[in-house]
Amino acid sequence: MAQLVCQNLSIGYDGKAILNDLSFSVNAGDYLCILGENGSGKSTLMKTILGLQSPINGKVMTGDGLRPNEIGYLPQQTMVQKDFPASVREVVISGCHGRCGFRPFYSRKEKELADKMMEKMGVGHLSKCCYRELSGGQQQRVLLARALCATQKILLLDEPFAGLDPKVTGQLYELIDELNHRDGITIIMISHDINIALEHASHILHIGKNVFYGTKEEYVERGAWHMLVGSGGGKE
Ligand SMILES: Nc1ncnc2c1ncn2[C@@H]1O[C@H](COP(=O)(O)OP(=O)(O)OP(=O)(O)O)[C@@H](O)[C@H]1O
Repeated sequence: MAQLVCQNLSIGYDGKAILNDLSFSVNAGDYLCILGENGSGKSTLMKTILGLQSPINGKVMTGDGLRPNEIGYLPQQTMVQKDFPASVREVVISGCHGRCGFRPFYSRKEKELADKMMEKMGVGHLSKCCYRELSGGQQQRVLLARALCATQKILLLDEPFAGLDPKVTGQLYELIDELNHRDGITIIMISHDINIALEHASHILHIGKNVFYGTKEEYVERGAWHMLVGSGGGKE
């Protein structure tokens, strides 16, 4: 049974579709990379999956024990986030917010969870530091710890490591691989980099004028060709 199903989705703004009739499903433990040119609708698809935006048509469903509020999200970094005036611990524990309901404070269990996730992401020693004084790579580790406070099941990452140096980027991709392989956390990641996608993903969704969805192996075999000519491959 799939954790996430997108069925005949049409997405866009003000009733005008950017993508039409998109169907794919994600199983627990999958690592899906979403590829596509600038403006093809990758971020819009993520927002729709997260329920931040309604589809024009079709639906997004969760299954296999996943509830819609158990999807962790790591957004593209904006200047506002980079300058966020809070301590690392405050940023991480805010990931528990979805669990609090109307309770205006965090429980001991939530504080312990935040500490555990900071350790896991290698930023435990920075917990009292101000978030905005960290390096870009450290900030992304903090945001990963925050997302892991929200969920241990599935993470959505929107070009999470853009603009970081190659060494730091490599370490962060290793961390994501570990979460996927060791902890079985499902990963859905937007990427611009086809090589990164082919190195790490189990499945590829390539959106644009044509759409390809399939395993990485299927993509290598016929996906790129399908994107070029629009026939002979892909499960649309
Ligand atoms: N809030 C909005 N209102 C109207 N149109 C929007 C809005 N946000 C994005 N768009 C348009 O929707 C299209 C898809 O944008 P989206 O950000 O989903 O693309 P993307 O594939 O994530 O691009 P990039 O790779 O540049 O991040 C673009 O043409 C964009 O201008």
